[in-house]
Amino acid sequence: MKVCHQGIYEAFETVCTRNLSPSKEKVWFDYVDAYSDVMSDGVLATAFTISNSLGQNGLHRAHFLDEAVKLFPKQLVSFGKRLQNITEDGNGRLVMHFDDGTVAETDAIIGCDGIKSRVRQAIVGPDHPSARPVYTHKYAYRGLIPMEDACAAVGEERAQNACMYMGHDKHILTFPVNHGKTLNLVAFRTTSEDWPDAQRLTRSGELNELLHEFEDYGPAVIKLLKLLDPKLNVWAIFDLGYPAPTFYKGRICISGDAAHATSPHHGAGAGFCIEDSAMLAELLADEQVKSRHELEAVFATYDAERRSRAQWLVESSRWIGDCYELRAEGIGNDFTKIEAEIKKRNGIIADINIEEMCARAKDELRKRLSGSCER
Ligand SMILES: Cc1cc2nc3c(=O)[nH]c(=O)nc-3n(C[C@H](O)[C@H](O)[C@H](O)COP(=O)(O)OP(=O)(O)OC[C@H]3O[C@@H](n4cnc5c(N)ncnc54)[C@H](O)[C@@H]3O)c2cc1C
Repeated sequence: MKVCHQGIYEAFETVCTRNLSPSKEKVWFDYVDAYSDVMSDGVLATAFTISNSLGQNGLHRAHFLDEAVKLFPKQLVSFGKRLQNITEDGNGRLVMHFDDGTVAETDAIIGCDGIKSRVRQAIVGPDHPSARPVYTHKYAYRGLIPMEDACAAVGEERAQNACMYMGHDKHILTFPVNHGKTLNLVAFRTTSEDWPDAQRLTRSGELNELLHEFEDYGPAVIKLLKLLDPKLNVWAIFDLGYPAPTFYKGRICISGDAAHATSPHHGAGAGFCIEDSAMLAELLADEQVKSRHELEAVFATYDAERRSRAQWLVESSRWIGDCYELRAEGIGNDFTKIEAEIKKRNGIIADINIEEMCARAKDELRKRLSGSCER
C-alpha cells in the first residue's frame, strides 16, 4: 500500500480492525478442531496457531473505499459508469463505450473490474474459457453477531480474535470487525452440486439450513451459530480456475480480480490486487515511460512479472481451502500436515519484498524498451 501511495496505507489504518487481545497481535488465525469442542478455562482448545509479522487485519471494503476515494482529484474521476466495450479510433486512441451511452477516449486501459471483468473478455475474447469465472464447489453463509453475545457463546479469547473451526467438508472462520464491536462469521461448505445461476453469485439462505449442515460441530460453535439472523446471505465461491493466457493486449490490461480472482481461503485476493497496483504504479512512473508508445511495454512487463505468482494463488487457495476441510489428498485430518501446508504457502504470500519486485520489473521494462527483451 505504501508503494502505491502513503494515503492508501493511511486509509487502511483508519478503518482496519485487528485481534483484540494484545497476546494475539501477531496471530493470523487460531485453528480449532470443530469436533473436539473442549472448553478449558472457558477457551476452546487450539489445534495450532498461524502467526505472521502483521497478525490479522480486517476491514469493510466500503469503509476503505470511502477513505481511499478522498485521495482522488475530483476532476479526474467519474463514478457510476459501466463499461460495455472498447474500440480503437483511427488515431490509435482507445474508446471506452459505457452503458449510459457515453464514451471516453484514452491512451491505455487498466481493467480492475472484478471477477466478471468486461476488460478481460475484451482481451481474451468472449468465448475463451477464462472469460468466465468457475464455481469452486464451495459456498459460504455470512453473518454478523454482537461481540458480547459471541463472547458468551465461545469465550472471549475465541470471539475477540481470528479463529478457524475446521470440519469435514466445511469450515467456519470468525474475526472481529467494526473495531471489535461485532464478530464476522463465514461458514463454508463443499458441495458436489452445481451453482444454479453463474450470473448471480449470491442467494438468500436460512439459518435452519446452516444449522442442519453444521449439526455435527461441537456445542459452543452451535451456540454461536444460533446467534445469527434467521435470514442469511449465501455466497457462491467462484474463481478464475481457468487461467487467463495473458493479462494484457496492446495498451489494455487487467489487474486485481479481473486478472486473477481467487477463492478467499488464503485471505490474500485483495492483497495481490494491491501488489498489482504497486507494480503498475511504479512502472508507469518510470522516467523512460514518456508517451503512449511505451505503454505496451509497461503492460507486457507487468504481465511477465505478475502472472505466474497471481495464478499460483488461485490454485493454492483451492488447495488450502480443502486442507481446512480435512479433505486435501495426502493431508486429510492430520493437523501437523495442515499446519505445515499453511505455513509453507503463507510464506510464499507474505515473505516478498515488494520494492525488490518492482525494481526487478523496472529493469525488465528498460530491457524491453531498449529492444533487448522480446515478449
Ligand atoms: C467471501 C470472500 C472473502 C474474501 N476475503 C478476503 C480476505 O480476507 N483478504 C483478501 O485479501 N481478499 C479477500 N477476498 C478477495 C477480495 O475481496 C478481492 O480480491 C478484491 O475485492 C478484488 O478487488 P478488485 O478491485 O479487483 O475487484 P472488485 O472488488 O470486485 O471491484 C470491481 C469493481 O469494478 C466494478 N465493475 C464491474 N464491472 C464493471 C464495468 N463493466 N464497468 C465499470 N465498472 C465495473 C464493480 O462495480 C466494482 O466496483 C475475499 C473475497 C470473497 C468473495
